[in-house]
Amino acid sequence: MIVKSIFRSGLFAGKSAIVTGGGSGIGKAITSELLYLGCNVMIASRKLDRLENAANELKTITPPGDDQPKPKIEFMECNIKKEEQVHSLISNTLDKFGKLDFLVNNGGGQFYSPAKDFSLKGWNAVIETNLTGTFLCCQQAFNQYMSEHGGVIVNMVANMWNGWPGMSHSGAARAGVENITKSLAIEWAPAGIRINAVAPGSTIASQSVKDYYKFDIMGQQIPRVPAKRLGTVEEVSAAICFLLSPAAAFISGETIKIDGAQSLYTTSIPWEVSGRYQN
Ligand SMILES: CCC/C=C/C(=O)SCCNC(=O)CCNC(=O)[C@H](O)C(C)(C)COP(=O)([O-])OP(=O)([O-])OC[C@H]1O[C@@H](n2cnc3c(N)ncnc32)[C@H](O)[C@@H]1OP(=O)([O-])[O-]
Ligand SMILES: NC(=O)C1=CN([C@@H]2O[C@H](COP(=O)(O)OP(=O)(O)OC[C@H]3O[C@@H](n4cnc5c(N)ncnc54)[C@H](OP(=O)(O)O)[C@@H]3O)[C@@H](O)[C@H]2O)C=CC1
Repeated sequence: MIVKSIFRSGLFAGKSAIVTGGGSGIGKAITSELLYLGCNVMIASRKLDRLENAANELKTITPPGDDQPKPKIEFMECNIKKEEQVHSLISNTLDKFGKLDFLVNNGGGQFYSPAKDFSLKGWNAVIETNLTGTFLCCQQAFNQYMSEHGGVIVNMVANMWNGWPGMSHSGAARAGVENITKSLAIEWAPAGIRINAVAPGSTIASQSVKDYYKFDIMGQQIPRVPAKRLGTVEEVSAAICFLLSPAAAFISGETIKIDGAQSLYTTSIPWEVSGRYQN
């Protein structure tokens, strides 16, 4: 993975971050950029082999310049749906790095389904992953460290602004995350914490998405993006690094859309409402 950053070398030197879902797609791009900027990073998700491969690949990344300390990358298994695993993620990160400046709640996802076909188990899996999982990570980061030391949190939502037909479970969860982002921005401001969100359009060309959905879910959307191109994982990472950085020191409770104006222009889905698509 080629690291690109428009930010000043060493910007995050000596800082420490957790990136959930940091072993693939957008999360891997964020991890790369944070390492490049000098930040120690813990990546965490359910699949240990994926995390290990990513950590081996990314551990060679160093900030440019001879005077920059080499950042560390660590990984651990954590299902963000499980409170005890999230507790361990935060405490292990504190053991490894001694601090936690940044939390990037990138881990999440969903499956396509017409609303009429959801099982309760499937509905709950998506709500627990995206809404509850994100909340648990925020809560444990606050209770174990940030309440005393401050910090910056970035949550991941999606293009659910006009509803998300075929993904209504995820739309509900992401709308909940957007609202939690506002609530916590107010509640935790006195502790020196900023919390924001990013909303990628349904158009970020991440390899894992291409693998997960069995058709060209991304390519079909190009006509629906005013810029007539997909976004890149690096473009999401750049917005997240901006929100983590001092350049965003007075921004909190905000959600930045990263969608090339797709959400202003047209639908968030690459299928027709007739429901012909089957995953
Ligand atoms: C427009 C696109 C833009 C892209 C946006 C992105 O986010 S890109 C990012 C894209 N990347 C991702 O989204 C990757 C991450 N996503 C995931 O890992 C899963 O989609 C998850 C969110 C459900 C989490 O899973 P988990 O481990 O918490 O749960 P589990 O696996 O154990 O399943 C629990 C239950 O859910 C149900 N059910 C599950 N799948 C399907 C299905 N395909 N079909 C129907 N139903 C399905 C089923 O009921 C199952 O129970 P069962 O019948 O098996 O007893
Ligand atoms: N690509 C796009 O266009 C868009 C993406 N998004 C969101 O951005 C984020 C990253 O997506 P992207 O990189 O594209 O796709 P990926 O499928 O690569 O990313 C999802 C990541 O979340 C992790 N994850 C999923 N469930 C859990 C869980 N229960 N506990 C811990 N980690 C979990 C996965 O790791 P593992 O399987 O090892 O657990 C994986 O690394 C997701 O939240 C996605 O929904 C939002 C809008 C659009």
